[in-house]
Amino acid sequence: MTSVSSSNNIALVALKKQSRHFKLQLPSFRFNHLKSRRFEGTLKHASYVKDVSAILTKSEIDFKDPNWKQRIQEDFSKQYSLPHLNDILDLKPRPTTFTPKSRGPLDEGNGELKDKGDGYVHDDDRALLKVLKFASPSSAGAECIDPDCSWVEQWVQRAGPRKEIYYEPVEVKAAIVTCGGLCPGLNDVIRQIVLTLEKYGVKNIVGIQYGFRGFCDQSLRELPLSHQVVQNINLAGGSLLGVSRGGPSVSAIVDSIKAKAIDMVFVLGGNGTHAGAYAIHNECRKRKMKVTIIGVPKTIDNDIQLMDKTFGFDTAVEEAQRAINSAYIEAHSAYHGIGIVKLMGRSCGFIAMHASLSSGQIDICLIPEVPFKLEGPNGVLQHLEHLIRTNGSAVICVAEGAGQEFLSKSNATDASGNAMLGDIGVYMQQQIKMHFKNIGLPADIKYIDPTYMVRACRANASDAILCTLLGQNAVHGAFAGFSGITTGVCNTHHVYLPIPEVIRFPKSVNPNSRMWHRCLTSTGQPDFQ
Ligand SMILES: Nc1ncnc2c1ncn2[C@@H]1O[C@H](COP(=O)(O)OP(=O)(O)OP(=O)(O)O)[C@@H](O)[C@H]1O
Ligand SMILES: O=P(O)(O)OC[C@H]1O[C@](O)(CO)[C@@H](O)[C@@H]1O
Ligand SMILES: [Mg+2]
Repeated sequence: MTSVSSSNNIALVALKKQSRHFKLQLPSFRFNHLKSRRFEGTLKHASYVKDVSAILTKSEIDFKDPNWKQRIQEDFSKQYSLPHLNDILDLKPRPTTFTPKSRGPLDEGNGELKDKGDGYVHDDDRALLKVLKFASPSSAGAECIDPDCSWVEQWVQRAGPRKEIYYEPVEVKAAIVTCGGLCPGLNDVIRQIVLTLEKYGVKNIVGIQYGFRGFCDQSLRELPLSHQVVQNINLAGGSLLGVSRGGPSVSAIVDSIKAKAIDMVFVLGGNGTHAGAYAIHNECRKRKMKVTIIGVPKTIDNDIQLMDKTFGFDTAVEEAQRAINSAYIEAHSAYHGIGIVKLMGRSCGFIAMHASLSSGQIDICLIPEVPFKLEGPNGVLQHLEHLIRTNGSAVICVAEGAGQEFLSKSNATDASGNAMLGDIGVYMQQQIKMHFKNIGLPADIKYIDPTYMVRACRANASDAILCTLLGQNAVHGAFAGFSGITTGVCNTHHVYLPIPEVIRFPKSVNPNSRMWHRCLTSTGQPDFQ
C-alpha cells in the first residue's frame, strides 16, 4: 500500500473517486485562486472532509485485506508523528525546569525540578481526532473511509509540559513573530508565550517586527520582551509586534535566525504563515541547526484543518453581530428596507455562517462553498422580492469570497500571493438596486462592510482563554524538542500536530454538514440553484 503522504495529485484523484462513490461534491473550482501562491504544493485542493488524509488512502486500500484498518492506523500514526530535534541531532534531554505549580509569583526557573509530582504530559498521551461514527456515507457531514463507514480510531499527540526538556533555559534565545492579517488575540498569545518562557527560566526573548519581513529588514530591530513589557498588551487589539504579508525568502530568514543566534521561533499566523514556518523548519533541519519552529494557528476565517476553531474566530463572530444588528435595525426601520453585511472569509464562510446563526437576524446567508444564482426562478433576487412583499424588510449576510464568479476576474495578488477578490457586497447592492428599480418596487438598501472592525479588536473571553492555552502549549512543545509542529484544539483537547497536516487543504464549510443545514433552518432561505 502506498503511504498516505503520497502526492496531492494522487490525493485529488482518490478524493474525486471518493466523491463519485459517496456522492460528495468537490468545490475545487472555487479554490483556483489558491494556485496563484508561490508554494502551491501545500494548499492546492479543498475538501469537505475533516481528516482528508484518511480518505485519501481509500483508492489504495484493499478492503478485503482483514488488516486494512490496522494498516490505516499505522500509516496515520506515521503521518501524525511529530518532527523532533533528535531526528537529526543526538541531544540528551534534561529534567524540566517548568513546574505546573509555582512557589513564588514568578518562579525563577533556576534549573531545578521543583515539583516531581504529576501535572506533566507523557509523550504517549493521545487525543482522539474524530469522535463521530457515521452509519452511512449519506449521513449529514459523513466522513467515511470505506463504504460501510467503519470506525477507525485516529489518535494525535496531546499538548502540554513534558518532564524532560531539550534546552537549557538560561541559554535559550526565543523569538516571536506575527504574520498575515490581524486577528483578535495575537497579543494574548504573545503575552502568554513570554510568561511561560520566563517560567522555564528563559531570559532572552525577542519580538521580530512586522512578520517575516522583520528577520531581514535592517531598519527593524528586535524588540526585547519580558513580563513587564507584555503585562497589559492583551487589553488592546492588534499585534504588539506588527504584522505583514510577503517578505524575504526562506533561506534568508534561516540565515537571519542563525545570525541572531535564535534557538526557538514561535510563528503566529494562518495557513500561509504555517507553510512558511514549515519551510523554515525544513531549512533549519537541512542545515542541522538546533532550532525549533513552533506554529500557533491564527485566522479569524477559521480555515485551518482539524481544529475545533482557531483563535480570534469567536471574537470576529461576536463583532460581526454588531454590524448585523445595525443592518437589521436599518432595514426594519425603513420602508422596504434591505440590509447587506459583507464579512471576511476569503475562501470559506465560517464567519458568515456563525454570525448568521448567532444573530438570528439574517434572512439570506451566502458563502463561497455554496453556489447561488441571483436572477430567475429560485434566484436570490426573487426570494428577496418575496421577503419584501411579505415581511417588508430583509437582511443579507455575504462572505467576501462568495459569488466571485459574478465579478470580473483580475489576476492581482497581495504580497503573499493571495488572490485579490472582487467586492461581492458592492455588486450585490448594485444588482438588488437595479432589480427593484426594474420591477418598480421601492427598496431602501443599506450596505455595511465591517471587514477590519471584526478583526482589529481585542479578544473576547473565550478567545482569550484559547490564546492563553495555545501560547503555553507552544512553549511546552518547543522545550519538548518538537519542531515543525503547531498546536490546537481537537474535540476540546489540546494537541500537537505536524504542520503539513493542518494546511494540506484550507478548511471550508461542508454544505452537507449539520451546521450549514442549521443555518438554512435559521434563515429560512431556499436553495438558490
Ligand atoms: N507557501 C508558503 N511558503 C512560505 N511562506 C509563505 C507561504 N505562503 C505564505 N507565506 C508567507 O507567510 C506570511 C503570511 O502569509 P499570508 O499573507 O498568506 O497570511 P496567512 O498566514 O495565511 O494569514 P491570514 O489568515 O491572515 O491570511 C507571508 O509573509 C508570506 O510570505
Ligand atoms: O486586507 P488584508 O490584510 O489582506 O486581509 C484581508 C484578509 O484577511 C482574512 O481575514 C484572512 O485573515 C481574509 O478573509 C481576508 O481576505
Ligand atoms: Mg491565509
